[in-house]
Amino acid sequence: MWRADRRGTLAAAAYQVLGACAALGLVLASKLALSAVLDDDEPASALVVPLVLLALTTAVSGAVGSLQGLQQRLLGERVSQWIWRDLLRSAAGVELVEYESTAFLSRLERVRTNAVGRPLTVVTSLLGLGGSLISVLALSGALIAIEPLLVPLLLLGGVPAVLISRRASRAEYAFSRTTTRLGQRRGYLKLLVSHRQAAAELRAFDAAPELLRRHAADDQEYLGRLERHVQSRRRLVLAGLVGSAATLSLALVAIIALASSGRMSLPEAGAAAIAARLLAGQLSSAFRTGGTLIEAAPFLRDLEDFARDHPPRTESGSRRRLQRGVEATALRFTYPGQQRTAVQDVSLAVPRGQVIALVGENGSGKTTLAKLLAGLYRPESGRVLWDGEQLPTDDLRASCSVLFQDYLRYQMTVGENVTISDTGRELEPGRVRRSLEQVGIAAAVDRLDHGVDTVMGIELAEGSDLSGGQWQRVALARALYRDTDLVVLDEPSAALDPRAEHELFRDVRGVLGGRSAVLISHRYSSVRLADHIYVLHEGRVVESGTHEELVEAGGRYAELYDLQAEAYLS
Ligand SMILES: Nc1ncnc2c1ncn2[C@@H]1O[C@H](COP(=O)(O)OP(=O)(O)OP(=O)(O)O)[C@@H](O)[C@H]1O
Repeated sequence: MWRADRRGTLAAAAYQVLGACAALGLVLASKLALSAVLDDDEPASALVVPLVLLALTTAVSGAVGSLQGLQQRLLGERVSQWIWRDLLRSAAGVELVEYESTAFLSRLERVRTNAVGRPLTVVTSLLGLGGSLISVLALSGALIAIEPLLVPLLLLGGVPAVLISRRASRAEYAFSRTTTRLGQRRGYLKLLVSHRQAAAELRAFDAAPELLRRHAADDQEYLGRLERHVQSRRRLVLAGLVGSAATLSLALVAIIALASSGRMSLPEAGAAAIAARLLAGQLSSAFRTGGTLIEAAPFLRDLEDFARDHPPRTESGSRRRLQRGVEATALRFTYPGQQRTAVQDVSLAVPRGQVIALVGENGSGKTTLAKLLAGLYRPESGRVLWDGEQLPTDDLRASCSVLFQDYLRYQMTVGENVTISDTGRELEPGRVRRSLEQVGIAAAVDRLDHGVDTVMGIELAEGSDLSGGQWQRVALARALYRDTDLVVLDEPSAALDPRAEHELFRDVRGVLGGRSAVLISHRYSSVRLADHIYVLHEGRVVESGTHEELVEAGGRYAELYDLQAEAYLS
């Protein structure tokens, strides 16, 4: 809190002190008022000062409460922004492979969910605790002046509350951990049923009722677990309530006994009763907020651990030019938590300026291999050599450009959709234009209301939207805009019409401008243009050569090629 907003924290602390002074003023004013009422010798006018003081302290208490609320909101927002900034930096720096692990995704979800609400809770509790402690000190002082014995009595009453809070905290954390998966599934289903991208398919298949049924079942399960959890927490709250009521009753009985034995005057007894009541209230609020803080501690530790385990990336890799080529030797990779190896013992070469193609049936390991070549995954064993040198993964990543099969559609302008691939370099409008022309989308972009400055997508602004094929061309332009010597194109023409595909591949080397490329495609008409083709099967390279060589060999490639060619000829 202090690190997020010093001035705000000080202002909030000042309100707490003011609140405590108001509580103390209330006790003093009550004592003065009672003395004036009970003393027959005092004229009625003697009541004026205590009553004004009483009204003033009551009004100040109320105003301070409202102002505190506003200050807490502001401070909560600052703390929340501070936490989110760190969390997002950490998440952005995490290695891609972590995002393939269920354990990591669950952890991220838990941390993200808690980052939404906990900061405000913690700020409110911390301030509440601070305020309560100051009030406890002030009221204890007032009560000590009247009858010192009452203070330890009230304080002792709080011990069970602390123990109860610790148990509650453990129960809360355990509940959160055991329901994370369920929460993820509910969140996913909510998004699926209400997301624009899913809307068409869900309607076409009339799948929404089934998804709603699953969501309702998950809701039901969550509610059941929550009810059991609340039930056990309710018992703890009741135990705390009984403890504090018993302590306050004891204190009040003691005050009555002291007043009847004459050890305390009536005004003192009245003031002590008010002070005891206020002190008990402040103590119970201190224990409650303290409990909330104890409860929040494991979640905050989770956030802290996440940030520690995933420090933000401070440096990005440095881009290398390619002189001779890239070579992979004996690459092997298994996805986290999987038994089957996705890529094994793969060796290949991408000489400078050449296009090599990866082909194979679905699931044969092409995309995984491409991610290894681009430095997005680290191989379990084997090496990727850049001009014969094993680069740090960050450098390898910085030196490659990738068009993914499931590329992103950024809700930004067309220009930004292209330049996002190379934000580290100075923006060159000429280069943006060239990339759009290379993929044959420049004319369509010119026809948009604001040309390259038209916002794409309609979710964040009144923008325009593109067709699937047009989006793919923009994504391809993005991959080409990045000024690297190696480009990986994973299914670059899957959504292109035949003319667009033909134009792209007719002069693919011209489009690449002398860069090396790894092309993944199921379209053999495009693949045959590659300088060298690697055929993958169950994660291994089973054949390689030029198109002619592979057709000649009559193996797996020839079989797949013939199947596709036949479909066109028959
Ligand atoms: N995130 C993942 N977690 C676990 N296994 C995965 C993951 N992604 C892919 N796999 C597995 O790794 C193997 C290779 O997948 P990969 O995506 O590389 O195949 P591909 O050849 O690109 O397939 P396609 O032609 O369908 O795109 C498959 O058996 C697949 O089930």
